[in-house]
Amino acid sequence: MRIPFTKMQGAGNDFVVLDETQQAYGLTPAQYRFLADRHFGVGADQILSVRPAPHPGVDFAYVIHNADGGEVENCGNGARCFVRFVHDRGLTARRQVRVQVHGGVMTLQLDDDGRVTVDMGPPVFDLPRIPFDPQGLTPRFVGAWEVWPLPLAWMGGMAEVPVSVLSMGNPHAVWRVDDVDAAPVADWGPLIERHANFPRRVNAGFLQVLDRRTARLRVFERGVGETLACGTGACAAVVAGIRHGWLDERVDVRLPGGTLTIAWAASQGLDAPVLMTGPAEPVFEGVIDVPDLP
Ligand SMILES: N[C@@H](CCC[C@H](N)C(=O)O)C(=O)O
Repeated sequence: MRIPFTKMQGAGNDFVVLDETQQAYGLTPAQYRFLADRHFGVGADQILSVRPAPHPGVDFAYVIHNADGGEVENCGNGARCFVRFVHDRGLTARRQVRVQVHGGVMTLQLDDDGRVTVDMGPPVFDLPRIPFDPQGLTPRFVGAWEVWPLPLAWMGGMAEVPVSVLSMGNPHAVWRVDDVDAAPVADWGPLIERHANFPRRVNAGFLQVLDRRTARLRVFERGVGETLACGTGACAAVVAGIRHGWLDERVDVRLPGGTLTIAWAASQGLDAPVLMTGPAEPVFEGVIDVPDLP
C-alpha cells in the first residue's frame, strides 16, 4: 500500500501525520511500527491519524499510535502538529479546532505567531482513572499533595523513587530531581514505565525546578523511550510542581528539543484546564510503500 504522509515535529517530538479523512488505511500495529522505524520506515516517536469527526460538535478525530505500534489516549505535542496540519492542508479554515481524542475533546488554537495553544482539559487525580494501583505503597505528603515511593529493583538491590501520579488523558509519573542531566532516565525510565503499580504502563518524567516559573524536564515515554519533548509530560510535571508548591501557575518548561509554556490556574480549582503553548513545524512530505505486515 502506498501512503502519503507529512513528517512534523513539535519541540523535537517527531511525528508521521496521515490524512485519513477521505480514506482509512486500516494499518496494523506492525505497520505503525514500520512507519515509526528510523532505519526501515520514515522514523517518528508517534504516528498521528487525522480522521473525520465522529459526531457533531467536533471537527475531526485524532488517533495516536506510539512507535511500538500501540494506540494511546493523548499526545500534546502531536495535538499542536495536528492543528497545523489540518490548517496547512486546507482541511479546515478555522484557527480554533475541536478534536475528539481517546480521552475526550480538546480545543486547539493556532496563534498568530504560528505557535499553537492547546486546552488539554483538567488533570485527572483519581487513581483508578490514571490508572494507578497503590497496592503495597504508602504515600507521604510533599506540600499539599502526596508522592508515592515506588520501589525499583536495581543492580541487585532496591531503590525508591518518590513519584507524583496523574493523568493528562494519558498516565504520568513525575519525579523531582536535582539535575536532569544527571538523572537516570535511560536506566530507571524503563523500570518506572513498566512498574507493576501502573496497569497500563506510564510515562516517566524527570523534573528539575530552576525557579518558580522555569523548569527543566526529560521524559521517558511509554512505548517510545526518551524523546526530545513530551507535551502531556510537561503539563503533568507543571501540575505536580504547582500542587507540591514548587511552581507558579505559569511555567516555561525547557525540554531537550525546545521550550513549552504551561499554564494551570489551580487557584480557581483543581478542575481548571491546563493550557499548553508551543511550536509545531512541518519537516517534509513523502509517499511510502508500506508492506503487508499482519
Ligand atoms: N509525546 C506525547 C505523548 C505520546 C503518548 C505517550 N508516549 C503515551 O504512551 O502516553 C506528548 O507530547 O504528549
